[in-house]
Amino acid sequence: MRELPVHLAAFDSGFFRRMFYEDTRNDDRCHHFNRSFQLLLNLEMGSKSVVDMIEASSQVHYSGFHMNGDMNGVEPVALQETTSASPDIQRQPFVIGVAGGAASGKTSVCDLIIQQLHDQRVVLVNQDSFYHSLTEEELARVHEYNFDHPDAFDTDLLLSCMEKLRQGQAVDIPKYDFKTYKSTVSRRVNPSDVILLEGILLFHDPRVRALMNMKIFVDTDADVRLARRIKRDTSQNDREIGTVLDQYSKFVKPAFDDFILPTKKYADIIIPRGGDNHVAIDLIVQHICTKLGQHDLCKIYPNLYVIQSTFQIRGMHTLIRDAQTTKHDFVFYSDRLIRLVVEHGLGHLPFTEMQVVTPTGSVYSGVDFCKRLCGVSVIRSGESMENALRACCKGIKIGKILIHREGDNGQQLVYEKLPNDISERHVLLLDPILGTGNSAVQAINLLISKGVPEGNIIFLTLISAPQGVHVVCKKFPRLKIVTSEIENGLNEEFRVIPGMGEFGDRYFGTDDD
Ligand SMILES: Nc1ncnc2c1ncn2[C@@H]1O[C@H](COP(=O)(O)OP(=O)(O)O)[C@@H](O)[C@H]1O
Ligand SMILES: Nc1ccn([C@@H]2O[C@H](COP(=O)(O)O)[C@@H](O)[C@H]2O)c(=O)n1
Ligand SMILES: [Mg+2]
Repeated sequence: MRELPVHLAAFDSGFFRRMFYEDTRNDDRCHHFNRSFQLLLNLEMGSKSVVDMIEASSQVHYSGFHMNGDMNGVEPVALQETTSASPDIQRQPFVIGVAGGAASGKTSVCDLIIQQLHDQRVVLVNQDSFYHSLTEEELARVHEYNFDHPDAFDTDLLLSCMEKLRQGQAVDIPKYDFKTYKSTVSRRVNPSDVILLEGILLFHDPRVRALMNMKIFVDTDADVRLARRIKRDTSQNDREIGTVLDQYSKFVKPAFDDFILPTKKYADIIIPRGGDNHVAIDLIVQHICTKLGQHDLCKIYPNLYVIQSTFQIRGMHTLIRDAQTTKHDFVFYSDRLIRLVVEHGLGHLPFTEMQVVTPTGSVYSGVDFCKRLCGVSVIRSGESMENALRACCKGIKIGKILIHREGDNGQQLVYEKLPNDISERHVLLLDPILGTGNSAVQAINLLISKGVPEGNIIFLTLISAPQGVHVVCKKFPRLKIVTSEIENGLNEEFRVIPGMGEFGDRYFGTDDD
């Protein structure tokens, strides 16, 4: 069994609460939602609709910087964005494939996931809907038809329906009738944030597998599957028990062994006992919520860039968040993560095209880095990011800002030392934690008051609370935030949750007794 994703932190699903209604027909369940859903924000945002927020942020959407005059007449162009905030990626729904033997409990598992994802727009698509309708000739010899073979499904139709849903279009999906062996009508399925795709042979075709962000295999004992099948086919589908058993031994069992079981290896998560396995379902739901939390913020704010997560990055986060991690390891892994954030941040700077001659005498068409740069660290934690910036940008000037926390909400600027020509530079603002956003707003306001154009500021941070993201992105839509993870939220003391404690104390070793 492949390993479960390690980061399964809980997400405060109440944060984005959507009004919806549910439409349940036959075995296909479609969860539609009222488009005029509300986004309830607490803390400093007050109560704002998502429409307000999208309007505020959509006025400015830069894919790169466009400066005139300070690059020797050469118009800078944007670097390719490499983070999860690229618009195409943002709009894509989170697709979960659920495969497993017939009557293993796939639909039941999907139902439980849908119930728990009550705040999200979710749609369930069954592979059963894409069964080919039988011809009259096939109907006459139905007992010789193999419904468990990959050819029994219209996979091209499934792929085209999924493609439309992924592009945000509504689609008509056939309704298959197990009694007549035909699809006559269809049902309209609206685009949504999560698509659950369920069926016995979903992992068989590599094109279908490629659609999935997460693959789950429901692993239920063969006897249990057979018992449930007999019960289901005799009661719901009006079949004789002898026919059910014949079909099982002739087609269902061999197809399970030949086509379904071999696809178990593609699963990210294998659930024993199906819907009875509440622990596995809780973990899956938490993971989806974490993913959706990040997707949602990136959808609302095009100026937020969350680094694409990998197991390396999650592993580093796991270490620096662990309260038991030694200072030495905390510094080592924080430094690695900081370096990644800094490199991503630099990727958002403008560049000029440049050609060089290689030792082979050939011409290489490349780019020249932006040179009018400076860093500004927010004392004290931000200073931990200076080394990474210096390592990437030789001789870079670094200014400092000290903001004193007064009570929970008040933040006072008490010290600043910035380069005199800062208004002519692109500024990389350094602070590893974005919490309420109050310090960040103070720091950014100072930079703007010194003449730095908002669009020339890139705020680099290791972790960001959604509340801080809302505050900063809404107030400064031209600024870019680059972060490595979005947190669940803030606690009553305005500390980031799950967070990593006092970053400055852990990094500089001042948390010792
Ligand atoms: N954990 C369970 N305990 C008892 N019955 C179950 C359980 N899970 C599913 N079933 C029943 O078994 C049958 C098949 O389950 P279903 O979820 O439809 O499986 P699948 O979608 O894999 O064919 C259904 O009648 C369902 O009610
Ligand atoms: N007309 C049909 C079509 C399919 N089957 C059987 O259904 C099983 C797949 O459905 P699940 O919900 O259990 O995944 C599969 O084993 C087919 O044999 C059928 O009996 N009649
Ligand atoms: Mg099913």
